[in-house]
Amino acid sequence: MNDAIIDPAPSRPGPSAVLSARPEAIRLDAATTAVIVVDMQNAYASQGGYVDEAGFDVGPAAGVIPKVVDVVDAARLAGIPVIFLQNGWDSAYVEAGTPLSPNWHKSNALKTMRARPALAGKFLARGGWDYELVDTLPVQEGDLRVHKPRYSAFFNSQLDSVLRARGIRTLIFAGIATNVCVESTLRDGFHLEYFGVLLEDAVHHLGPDFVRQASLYNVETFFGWVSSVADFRTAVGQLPPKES
Ligand SMILES: NC(=O)N/C=C\C(=O)O
Repeated sequence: MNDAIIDPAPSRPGPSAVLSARPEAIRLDAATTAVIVVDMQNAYASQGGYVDEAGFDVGPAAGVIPKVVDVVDAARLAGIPVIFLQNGWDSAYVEAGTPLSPNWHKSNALKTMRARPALAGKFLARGGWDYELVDTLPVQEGDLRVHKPRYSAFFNSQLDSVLRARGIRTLIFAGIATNVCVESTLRDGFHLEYFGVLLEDAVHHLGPDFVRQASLYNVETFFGWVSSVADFRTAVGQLPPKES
């Protein structure tokens, strides 16, 4: 941490606030910032969903849900757009690809369904429970939802257009998984000139703790900034409340 303040939108006309972050603080405002909630679906956060059935530890995801709720509540009050990403495919899995796609070979959802035919059609299919957002994180009027068929939300999705159409420059990340879809999307955002901030206590990783540490190191050192839910709430609390 140092005393510098990074400003992604220096010519903004309206009020702004400073978000404490590593390695530098970031100036943000409601007009140029969005909260990106990554894949808070039953697949990734509920017992009986895909990652649970595939053998990953879904337990800690329960503790992340209230943190994400705090983030989206604070963002909505300040008029910061909240964008819910949902990972998956059509119910026939056409979007998942064929054996010519690495996704077909690497997706643990697809691999688990192939290994256990009783689960065929259950994971990450639009229209199914596994694909749905957890019910404690309801989408509200004014929020946006973006479907994505790969780990990075910037591929084959509407995300970049949705952000550019609103003049968004700074992306605040929460959700699952730190080391897969969160990191992939934040990295691709970096290459598209977005400023990515990961809220380290509003994310959950898939795999051992060293992958979480590696993601935080990568973000802080190469791709963006790392902050916390409390610091985000403090910063946006200094912005004027959204006019209703
Ligand atoms: N949302 C994610 O980070 N997903 C990770 C793995 C998968 O979807 O198979």
